[in-house]
Amino acid sequence: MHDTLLLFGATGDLSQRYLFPSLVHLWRDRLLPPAFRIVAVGRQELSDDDFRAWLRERMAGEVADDQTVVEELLGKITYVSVDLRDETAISTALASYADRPSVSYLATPPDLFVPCAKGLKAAGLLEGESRLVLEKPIGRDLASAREINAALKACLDESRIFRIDHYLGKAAVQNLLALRLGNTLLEAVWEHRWIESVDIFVGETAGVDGREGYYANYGALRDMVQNHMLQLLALIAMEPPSVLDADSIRDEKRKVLRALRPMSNDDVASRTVRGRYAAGVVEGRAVKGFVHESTVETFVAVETYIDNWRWAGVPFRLVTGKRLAERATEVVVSFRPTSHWLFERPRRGRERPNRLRMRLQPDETIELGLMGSLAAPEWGAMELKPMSLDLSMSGSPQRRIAYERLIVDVLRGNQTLFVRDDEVEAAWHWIDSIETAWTQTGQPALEYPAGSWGPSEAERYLPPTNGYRPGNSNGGGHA
Ligand SMILES: NC(=O)C1=CN([C@@H]2O[C@H](COP(=O)(O)OP(=O)(O)OC[C@H]3O[C@@H](n4cnc5c(N)ncnc54)[C@H](OP(=O)(O)O)[C@@H]3O)[C@@H](O)[C@H]2O)C=CC1
Ligand SMILES: O=C1O[C@H](COP(=O)(O)O)[C@@H](O)[C@H](O)[C@H]1O
Repeated sequence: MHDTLLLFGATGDLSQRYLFPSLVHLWRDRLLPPAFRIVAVGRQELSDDDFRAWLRERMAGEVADDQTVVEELLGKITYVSVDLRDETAISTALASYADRPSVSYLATPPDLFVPCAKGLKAAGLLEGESRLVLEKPIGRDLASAREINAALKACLDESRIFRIDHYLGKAAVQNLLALRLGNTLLEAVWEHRWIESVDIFVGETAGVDGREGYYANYGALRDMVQNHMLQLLALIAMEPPSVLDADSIRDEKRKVLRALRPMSNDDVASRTVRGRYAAGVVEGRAVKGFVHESTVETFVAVETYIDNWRWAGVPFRLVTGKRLAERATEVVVSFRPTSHWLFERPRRGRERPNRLRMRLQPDETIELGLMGSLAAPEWGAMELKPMSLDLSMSGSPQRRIAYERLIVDVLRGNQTLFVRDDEVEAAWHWIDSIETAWTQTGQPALEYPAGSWGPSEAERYLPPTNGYRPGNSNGGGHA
């Protein structure tokens, strides 16, 4: 296990909210090597003590119960200031850490990936067994992603490049894979003949706050759909790999991403909705709208198809938005109605198919919607009622932050939960078709009040309700 972590972007939002708290938890649980050292790299001129004091304060809420551990971890940090656009400066400032294999983690905006990798290469920090970790998104479109991937390849082998998508580190996402691949009942019906539609929903109550600069250049399609949501789609739709090793899974995910049907101007007009939140009330608190000169969306709904045998004709609906009514991530698989209906009631019963609802966060639940006759009267026609089977598991130990799992995997060199260059490019190919069509047709981002479920035009894209909206609140959506 590598014991040197160079963390670039150490003063950023991601580092302070997730990466350092993850390291505290891993150190507490003795999952890091005893000689572990952290080189925190930022732009500001700070002494080691200044940086530690700043970080201590920032992490206070997150790691309140672990003060001793926090101090131990802070003692392992050295702070280095360097401008990551300056390859020579990187090399000069960091060459002394090339004494043993290391992990360099670029928690920075993507336009710094290439200069930073070149500087690290010059410093000798990408030699031998050293590894490079990159945050999402890799680029802003297919062309920039290709440039980044090609430049990285000139610095080190793909087997030592770890592209993070933190959704893959979530225990619930791994459970999704186990559920579909480990059960005969589902394996047998996991295709177009039995499945009518698939919904993937990621709703956030958080806004863009504090990340306006980054977000205004990306928007929800590039920030969430290109990576997290397409990774979820790929895991749901891929062919079962013959073994669960990194490349076998990534080969299958790539095939799905390549089979996504590119969207034309007509397609985006009829099968996408862009939205942008205005002022409103979220979780009882009045919040401002997203005001910025850029026209990016904070909400996107897309209906798409995967052009292969397994998924022919099955709509996959992807919906994500910021400042929605509730935080919820759900995957809903709706099965086709039975082939011959024997029962009198409910008259429209066949329109309510069996559904598998996998709720990934904030809580983890699995629910199977079935029809039954439990409420049948003693005489007369048999009356069917929808019922649901709660398949939730409990008691399984879980890492609270997805990054904890991923950091350990990087230190150990396990690439299974990381994204390969060709997957990233396949995803951008499809995303570019939407971005291009939006630009050509001038499709606007429709306003929605913060605290709602997005623009009313997106109603039909919301996951089926079975009586409730994502997050268990009452509401419509296609039933
Ligand atoms: N925040 C989040 O919740 C998530 C973020 N990500 C990804 O992580 C990456 C970082 O995001 P986030 O932390 O939010 O971004 P921030 O803008 O908060 O942080 C960016 C970091 O990069 C540093 N930086 C910027 N330019 C330079 C430079 N020229 N030289 C040296 N350092 C520089 C900043 O230093 P300084 O403090 O001096 O500005 C800061 O430490 C992005 O790719 C993002 O997409 C992924 C998932 C979630
Ligand atoms: O990568 C990102 O993810 C977060 C949402 O992550 P979650 O684990 O809280 O679901 C999102 O807020 C952010 O905009 C995006 O960059």
